[in-house]
Amino acid sequence: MGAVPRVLSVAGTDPTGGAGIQADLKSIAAAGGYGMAVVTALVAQNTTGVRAIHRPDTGFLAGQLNAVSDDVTLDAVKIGMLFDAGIARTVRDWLAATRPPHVVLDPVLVATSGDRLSGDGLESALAEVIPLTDLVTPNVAELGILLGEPAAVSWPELIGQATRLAARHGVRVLAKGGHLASDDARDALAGPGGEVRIFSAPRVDTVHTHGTGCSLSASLATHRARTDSWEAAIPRAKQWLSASLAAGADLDVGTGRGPVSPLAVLWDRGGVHAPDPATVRTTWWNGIADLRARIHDTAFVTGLGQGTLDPRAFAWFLAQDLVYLREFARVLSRTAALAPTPEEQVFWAGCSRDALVGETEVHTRWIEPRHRFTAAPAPATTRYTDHLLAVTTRGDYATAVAAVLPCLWIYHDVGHRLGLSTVAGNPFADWIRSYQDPGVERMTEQAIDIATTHAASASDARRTAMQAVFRTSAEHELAFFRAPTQASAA
Ligand SMILES: Nc1ncnc2c1ncn2[C@@H]1O[C@H](COP(=O)(O)OP(=O)(O)OP(=O)(O)O)[C@@H](O)[C@H]1O
Ligand SMILES: Cc1ncc(COP(=O)(O)O)c(N)n1
Repeated sequence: MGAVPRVLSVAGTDPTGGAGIQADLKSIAAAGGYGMAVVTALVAQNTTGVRAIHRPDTGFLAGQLNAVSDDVTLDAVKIGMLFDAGIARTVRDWLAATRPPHVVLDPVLVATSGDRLSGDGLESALAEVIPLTDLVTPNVAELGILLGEPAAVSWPELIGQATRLAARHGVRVLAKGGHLASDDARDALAGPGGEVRIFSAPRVDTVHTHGTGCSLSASLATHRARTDSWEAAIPRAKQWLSASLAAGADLDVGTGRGPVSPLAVLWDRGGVHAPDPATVRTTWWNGIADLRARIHDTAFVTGLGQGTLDPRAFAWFLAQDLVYLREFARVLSRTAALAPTPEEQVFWAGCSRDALVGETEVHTRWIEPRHRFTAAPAPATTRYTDHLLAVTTRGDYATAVAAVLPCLWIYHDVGHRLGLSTVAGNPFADWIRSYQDPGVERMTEQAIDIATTHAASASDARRTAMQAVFRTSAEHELAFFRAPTQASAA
C-alpha cells in the first residue's frame, strides 16, 4: 500500500449527502483515504425519510465493480446498502473473485428515519456475503434480524448475539450500541473465537445522527488499511465520529434528523472557519461583558464618576497604579522583545515608555514625588503583575499581546464611560479627562488591532488560549478596581 489507502465504498445513495456513498466518500477522506464509490441502488431520500428506491440491473453493478477492481488496487472495501438478494449475490460473487483486503460490511436494513432500505430476500443473501468480509457492523435491530432473534435490550444480550453471529460466520462483529441506553457511545467487538472487547467514546447529545452507521463503517475500513488491526482502527474511527456528531449541530441541512459533519475535524485543523479580526474583537469584548459591567459598578468607579469617592481610596489607588505601571512597563518591554516585526516592536516599546513617562506625569499631579513608587504592592496588584509576567515569560508573543490588552482597553473604556456621566465640579475631572486622551485611544486601537490580527490567523487552540489569557487579565482588572475601596474600608 502507498501512503494513501485506496478505499472503495459499495453502497446506495443519499442525494442530501448525509448517508450512503456521499457520506462514505467524506468519511474516507476525513480518515486520510482516497475514496471511490460503486452505486448499488439510487435512493430518493432526505433527512425526513425515504421516498423511492431505484435499482439498476445487477449486470451494470458488476460492470461498475469490475471497472474499479480491473484498474485500481484496493486497500479496503466498505459495503453498505445491498437492497435485495440479486444485488447482494452480485457483490458476493465479485468479493469471491477479487478477495480485496479489509472488507467491512454495514448490513443496512433500515434508515435512521425508520424506513426500510431492504427488498426481497436480503436477509438470507447477506448470510452468503458475510463470510467473505472481515468485519460486520450491525446496529441492535440489524443484529437481531441477522440472527433471526428479537433485538437485544441489554448489553449482555447484545454481546451474546454478537458472539453468536461472529462464531456462525467466522468473522468479527462490531455490535453498535448507539441505540442502547448508556452514558457513553459503546460498541462490542466479538471475534469468531468468542473473544469480546468493548470500545467506548464520548456520547454526544444530539438528534442529528443521519449517516452515523455509514460514516463509522467507511472510516473503519480506511483506518484498518492505515493501521495493523481492527483494535487500533476502532478507537480512531469512534473518536472522530463523536467529534463529527458534535459538529453536526453547526450544519443546517434538512428539517429531519440532520447529518453528521465528517469533515469538521479537518476544517478546524485547517483553520477554514477562522474568524476575521473584527469578529475576534467582538467575541473577546463580549466575552468579558460580565466583568466590564462589574468594573463599572465598583464603588471606586461609580465614586469617581459622581465625585463622591473617598480621597483616601483615590490616593491608595494612585499609589498602587504607579507600582503596577512600573511592572506593566516591564511586561510591555518583554512584549516588544517578542514582537515579530520592527513596527510592532516599536509600538510596544512606545507603550512601555508611555506607561512610565506619560502616565507617571499624570500621577505626579496627585502624588508628591517622594511618595511615587514607594507603596508596597497590594495583593491585587501583585497577583495582576505576576500573571502578566508569567505570560510574557512563556515567550509566546500572541498570548503576551492578549494578556496586556485588557489594561489598555478597559481603562480606555472606563475613562470614556466616566466622561459621559461625570457631574459638574467633579474633583476627579482632570484624572478622568486624562483617560480620554486621543493618544490613549490611538494606542488602544492599535493594540486591539495587533492582538486580533494575530488571533485571527492563529490555530483554534492558540486563539482559545489567547482569549483565556485575555479574560484572566480582565478578571485582574476587576480585582484591581475593587481593591481601593476595600482597602480604605478596612
Ligand atoms: N450520540 C452518539 N454519540 C456518539 N457516538 C454515537 C452516538 N450514537 C451512536 N454513536 C456511535 O455511532 C455508531 C453507530 O451506532 P448506531 O448504533 O447508532 O448505528 P446505526 O443505527 O447503524 O446508525 P444510525 O443511527 O445512523 O442508523 C456507533 O459506533 C455508536 O457507538
Ligand atoms: C443509501 C443509504 N444507506 C444507508 C443508510 C442508513 O443511514 P444511517 O447511517 O442513518 O442509518 C441510508 N439512509 N441510505
